[in-house]
Amino acid sequence: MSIHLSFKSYSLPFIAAWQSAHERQWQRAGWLVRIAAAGDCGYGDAAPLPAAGTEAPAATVSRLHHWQQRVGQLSAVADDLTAIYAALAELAAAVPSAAPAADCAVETALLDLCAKLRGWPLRGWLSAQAVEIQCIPVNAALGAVSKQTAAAVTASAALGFRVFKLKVGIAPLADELRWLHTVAAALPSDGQLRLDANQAWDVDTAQQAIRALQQADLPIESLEEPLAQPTDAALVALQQQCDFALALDESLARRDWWTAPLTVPVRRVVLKPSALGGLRPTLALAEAALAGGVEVVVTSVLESAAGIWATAQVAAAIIAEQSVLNQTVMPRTLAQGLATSDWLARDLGAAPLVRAGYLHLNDAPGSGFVPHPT
Ligand SMILES: O=C(O)CCC(=O)C1=CC=C[C@@H](O)[C@@H]1C(=O)O
Ligand SMILES: [Mg+2]
Repeated sequence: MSIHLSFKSYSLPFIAAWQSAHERQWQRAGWLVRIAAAGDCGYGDAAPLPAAGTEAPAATVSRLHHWQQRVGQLSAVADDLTAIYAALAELAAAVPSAAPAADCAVETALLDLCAKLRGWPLRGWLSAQAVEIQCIPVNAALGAVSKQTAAAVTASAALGFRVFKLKVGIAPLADELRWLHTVAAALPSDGQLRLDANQAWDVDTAQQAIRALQQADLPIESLEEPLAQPTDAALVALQQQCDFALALDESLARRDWWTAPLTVPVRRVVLKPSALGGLRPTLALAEAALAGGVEVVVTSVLESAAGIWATAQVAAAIIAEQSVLNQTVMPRTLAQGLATSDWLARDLGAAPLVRAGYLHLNDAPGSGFVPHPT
């Protein structure tokens, strides 16, 4: 027997341009990683998105070549399981990774394979209690606030979503505030807005935005990455002015979160396994954040179903840990940013089902991802 790692590029069109303050994209490109051993195989998604804190695609592909060679070397001198565990140990030692999207894909494929060989759902490999978690509350990912209509928001609410994520920081603030009022008027009575400025604003604009949102009493659940220069001092001051949570997302990748104790100047962190080097580093960072009373939300990087299944598995593990660790700090489970598969016009396999505002996992061994026949 031997272990074989292969990867195949994919390019999946979006149904409409995905726009943030950082970028505007019409398609999602990446590599589907497959690791075959011991009569089974595991899959991972290498989906670099530099704006979200990953490496550039050229670095992803060169890192995948590295792992292809390394897995071959390991399997030449050990039995399959020993070689798989050795590769997982090398991945763990590589954190913080210089190519987190590639490392995430290889780790995911190995964990998917290990879980399948044991007959466990992948989340059970990450946390024993997580097997119980079958449903994960998710937010609607609506896109840029400028593109919303009352009808679209009503339709999304009718699907069961209660948290609606919007991109801001793209158009002038006065226009975006006007559009936010229109969206808010179309929300169900218990609906909330999750905003993401993707580092668009200077401190003055961010303060102005927060003041206007609070004065208008809009139902803001949180605001991700308000500042172009996200210094701790500026973020602490801004969070003090806010009734709602501010969140770190893409700026997290540039923090020394692995060797130093985790200090977070805002109430929430948004974790993306592709930007953090894998599912286990994401779980470790989540545990450190939760232990410090920081809220945790896991989101996709708009990757294929191979990545969404795996990201949902680690989100379930974090939710399970959270209820054990931190019941009082985290009284309710926050909506996770995993409902992005509908942005893709086609996919590499069936994405997890999203119904009534929840993503549904199953008990199938592994991540749950099954590729479409090619
Ligand atoms: O959080 C969600 O609901 C979906 C994911 C999402 O919004 C993002 C994924 C990847 C890059 C960004 O455009 C954006 C984000 O910054 O959170
Ligand atoms: Mg974000």
